Amino acid sequence: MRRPLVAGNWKMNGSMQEVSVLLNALAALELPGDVDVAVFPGMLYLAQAGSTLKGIAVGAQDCAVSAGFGAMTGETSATQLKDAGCSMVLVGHSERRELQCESDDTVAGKFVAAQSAGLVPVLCVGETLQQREQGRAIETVTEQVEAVIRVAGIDAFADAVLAYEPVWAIGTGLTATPEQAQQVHEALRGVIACHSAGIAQGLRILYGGSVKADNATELFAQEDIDGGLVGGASLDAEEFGAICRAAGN
Ligand SMILES: O=C(CO)COP(=O)(O)O
Repeated sequence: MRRPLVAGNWKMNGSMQEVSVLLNALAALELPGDVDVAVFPGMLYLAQAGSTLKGIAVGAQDCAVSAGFGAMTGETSATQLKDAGCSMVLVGHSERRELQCESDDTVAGKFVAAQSAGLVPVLCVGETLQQREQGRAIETVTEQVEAVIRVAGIDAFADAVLAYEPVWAIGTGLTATPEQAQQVHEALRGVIACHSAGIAQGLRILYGGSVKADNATELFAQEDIDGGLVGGASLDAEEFGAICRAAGN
């Protein structure tokens, strides 16, 4: 059995004051013992999150393509994130693929950099509405995953997380139906299984895209959905707590 993971991606949200309030509310939550929980605040708040939260992992929303230190103005390396108390990092979120023009190669480089610094990468994949309407949803996410396997190797997925986030469902209030999501999750597990059945069996695949307390139970009940990557609803501690409970048994 795969242990569920519920992760909150705060994106570019929160002031110093708001983050303090949210962290304290999260620290006070009763969370289920059979679910892993993580939050991904903005870079400025990672150390504060690490010192306030116990039993909730802290991750960053991005890392530089090179680990270590060096002349890369404005970048933050996985090595620095690890040093600041992070254990995970998102790579390839669709907002970065789109707004920062991150290619599959860049995403693969970040995945490798994360692991080389001892962080667990959460590789995000997902199709646009146009790709879905053209019947190319599974082909799109397959290529996004294969691009990383080519660079990192399949064994790297023994210590990684995959997140399926259909671009058309992010921040739109539109959610993939549990059946639509399950179909893609099953296909993604199949892609990994073509390389290694054992790694596919153990790999956690999260669903993201307008996950809320009132749709989480149905989504998490699907066989190949092992938790969620939650955006907007993770900014409300009570709702995030309810989503975490929906992932428990
Ligand atoms: O992008 C997401 C999480 O990474 C999903 O965002 P929303 O839950 O706000 O749709």
